Amino acid sequence: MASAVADQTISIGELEDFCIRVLTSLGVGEDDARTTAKALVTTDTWGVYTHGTKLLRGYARRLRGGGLRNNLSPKIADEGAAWALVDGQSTLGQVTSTFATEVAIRKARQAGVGFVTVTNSCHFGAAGYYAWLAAKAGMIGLAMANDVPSVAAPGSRGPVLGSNPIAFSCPTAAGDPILLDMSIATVAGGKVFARCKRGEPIPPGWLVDDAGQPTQDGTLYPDRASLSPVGGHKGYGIGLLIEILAGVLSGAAVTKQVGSWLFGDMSAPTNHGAAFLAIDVSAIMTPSTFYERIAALISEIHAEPTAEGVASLMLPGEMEWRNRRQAESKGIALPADVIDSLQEAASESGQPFVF
Ligand SMILES: NC(=O)c1ccc[n+]([C@@H]2O[C@H](COP(=O)([O-])OP(=O)(O)OC[C@H]3O[C@@H](n4cnc5c(N)ncnc54)[C@H](O)[C@@H]3O)[C@@H](O)[C@H]2O)c1
Ligand SMILES: O=C(O)C[C@H](O)C(=O)O
Repeated sequence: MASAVADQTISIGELEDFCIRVLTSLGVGEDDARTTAKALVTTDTWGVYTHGTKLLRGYARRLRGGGLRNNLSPKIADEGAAWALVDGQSTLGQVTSTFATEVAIRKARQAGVGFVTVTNSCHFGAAGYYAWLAAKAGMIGLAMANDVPSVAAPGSRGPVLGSNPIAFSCPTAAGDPILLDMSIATVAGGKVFARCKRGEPIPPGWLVDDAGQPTQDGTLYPDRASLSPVGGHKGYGIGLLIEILAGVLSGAAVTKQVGSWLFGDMSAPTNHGAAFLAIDVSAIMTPSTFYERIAALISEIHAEPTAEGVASLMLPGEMEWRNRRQAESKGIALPADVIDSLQEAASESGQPFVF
């Protein structure tokens, strides 16, 4: 039986294998199952448990319902020298987004930059995974997607935009890539669900109710409360940019037309949009000069004096890479809500999950 004992861990390989077994049992091809498993498990190793393997159960239900297709592949629908439009054909968002990122990297190698916008996708998990794939290829990567509305605009009574994740990653010569991975809300909606499930209070500033007033009642979300945009009008504005690049420009569904991947009709495609940008550093600057300049920037930030109780300023991604090393050496210590979700995915698909 699953428990939340902190020192109980599962290895990266075991968790990937479980995800692959569940997905292939639902007719997903071995390669696509592996691609999805890698994205989900990598996200868990970063400690971003809301957007890792916890999502498997919901994706499996949509595969079973037919809203996610297991017999099609993403394809390039149109392209130019430095851009492409990818049609995800309602396959798993992780498969489509990995494919689209690879196209962006290929274009960037030829043209210096590669911009790929995506239609007919589904929820893609953590944006950071795709930005990091570009950084692994020595490029600066950006990834973003729209989603079903859950975030208020300043002054609204209800959700206007999705929590529209956006991430960038920048390679460094010696250390870990910089990796900022965030929603445009104060926190992702998954964190509200996780806190409610654990019976923990919702901090101030996370939610507004359906009168547009601040609330800390997590049980109201998502039906009668919305997430607050991070930084008010600024988060809202960045969310709008993402909606334009990922939704409007791709031809995908926009705001209220985007389907919920988690709730509702499991036989309906969600038609999420996404967008990926890869910038080939070497096309613009000698890589050694770029890496020296990045190293100097990081050193300068790390050398800043800190407030009392703060050992050192962090770069985005630092915590996640620390978690990753821990997961590699000791295994992943999954939280109870993730284990519960995986147990359900296991029993619903008849695949054993031993934790
Ligand atoms: N697929 C979707 O539709 C969807 C929607 C929303 C969010 N998400 C995902 O949810 C995840 C969590 O989003 P979130 O908004 O809750 O993120 P968050 O508020 O936890 O912010 C995380 C980011 O902030 C950085 N960070 C945290 N503290 C820092 C510090 N002191 N100094 C420097 N950097 C620091 C982290 O390294 C990380 O990059 C992300 O992976 C996101 O992509 C996905
Ligand atoms: O669940 C969603 O569709 C939204 C997103 O993943 C979030 O956590 O905000």
